[in-house]
Parts: sequence; structure tokens; C-alpha cells
Amino acid sequence: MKHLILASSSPRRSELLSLTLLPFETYPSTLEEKMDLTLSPSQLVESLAEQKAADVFQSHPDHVILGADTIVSFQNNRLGKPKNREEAVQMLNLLSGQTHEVYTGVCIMDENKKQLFSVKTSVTFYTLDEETISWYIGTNEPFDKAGSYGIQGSGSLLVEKLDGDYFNVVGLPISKVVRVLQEFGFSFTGSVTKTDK
Ligand SMILES: Cc1cn([C@H]2C[C@H](O)[C@@H](COP(=O)(O)OP(=O)(O)OP(=O)(O)O)O2)c(=O)[nH]c1=O
Repeated sequence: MKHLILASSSPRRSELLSLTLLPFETYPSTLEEKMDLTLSPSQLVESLAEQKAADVFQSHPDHVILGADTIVSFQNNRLGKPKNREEAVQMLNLLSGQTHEVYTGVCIMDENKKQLFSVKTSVTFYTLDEETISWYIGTNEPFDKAGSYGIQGSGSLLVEKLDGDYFNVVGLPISKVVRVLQEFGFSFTGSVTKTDK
């Protein structure tokens, strides 16, 4: 059985992949992410996920590599991580009272094959006044997250409703991921011994 590598520095992705109970190592890619605005949101996240996986595959060609990328898409805007407080304020104002889409692209590859897919989740925000936005930025949550919020943290207070896979918003659509990992020989159902009560 080949070893699995998560090509990511995201603690959330690591936690979500741990839910499978599969052993894996983590090697973040050093790729500098560029937003190619000629691509659709799903093409963009798939392309970035593929670049991250391919980057780590170069130094670990005998492993199965999983790369992922998450962006927030609202109308013609593609929102990654904010560079500073001003950008975070802008993004949260843009998303206030609106429904946006979160796309996560995933690339799983080894020396024989490559699987590329993306998952979309729609998220609706309550209307956010200035005070709420300032309070939320003060939590420091926005700065390492696409769209300037974390649904798994205090960002949950901004969200009115969601349509789709919650874990996709957090950075990895784990139930779809394990099904694709099965095509690479990993069995998540075989990784635990069940005892009947
Ligand atoms: C919208 C949203 C994003 N995010 C996170 C998931 C991703 O970690 C991050 C988007 O940045 P990414 O560039 O997808 O990932 P990353 O830089 O954190 O990690 P790596 O490239 O090494 O894999 O935003 C949340 O944690 N919660 C949310 O609600």
C-alpha cells in the first residue's frame, strides 16, 4: 500500500483527513497561488489543487498526493485570503446579506493516475453592520481564510443558511474525498475494527 501525503499547511484539512483514520503525512506545497480570472471558479480551484499536488509529487513520486484549494465566489469576484484588515472589511461588506458560493478543488494523484474534482456549497450571510464586521475582524479569524471568514469558528455567527457540504466550506469535502481515495487503494471502512454491542 502506498503512503498518503496531504500537500497542505491547513490545520483544518489535516483535521478533516484524520476523520478517515487513514495514516498520512503532511508536506505543504511551496507554490505561490495566482488567481487566473479567465477560469471559472471550479476550474480555478481544480487548477490550484493540481498545482499544489504536482509540486509535492515531484519530491515524493512514490506516494499518493492530495492537494486542495478553497475560494469564495460572489458574482464576478473570486475571494481568497485577505492581505490585510482593509481587504477583510471589503470582503465581509461584499458578502453581507448575500448568498455566495464556496468552491473547494481537490487533486489526488500518484504515478499512474490523477483525479481532479471540485465541490460547491452555497452560503447565505445575515446582513452585517459595521459593528459586527469590526467585532469579527477583532477575533483575528479572517486572516488565513478564503472570503475572510471561518464557518467553523465565530464566523458561524454570520451565517444564516447553507446549501451543500459543510466540510467543503472548511476546506475539504471529506466524504467525497474518501470515495475517490478508494480508487487509489485506500479503504476507510477497513481502517477500524467494529465491535458489536
Ligand atoms: C470559507 C472558509 C475558508 N476556510 C479556509 C480553508 C483553507 O484553509 C483557506 C483557503 O486557503 P487555501 O489557499 O485553499 O488553503 P491554505 O493556504 O490554508 O492551505 P494549503 O494551500 O497549504 O492547502 O480558507 C475555512 O477554514 N473556513 C471557512 O469557512
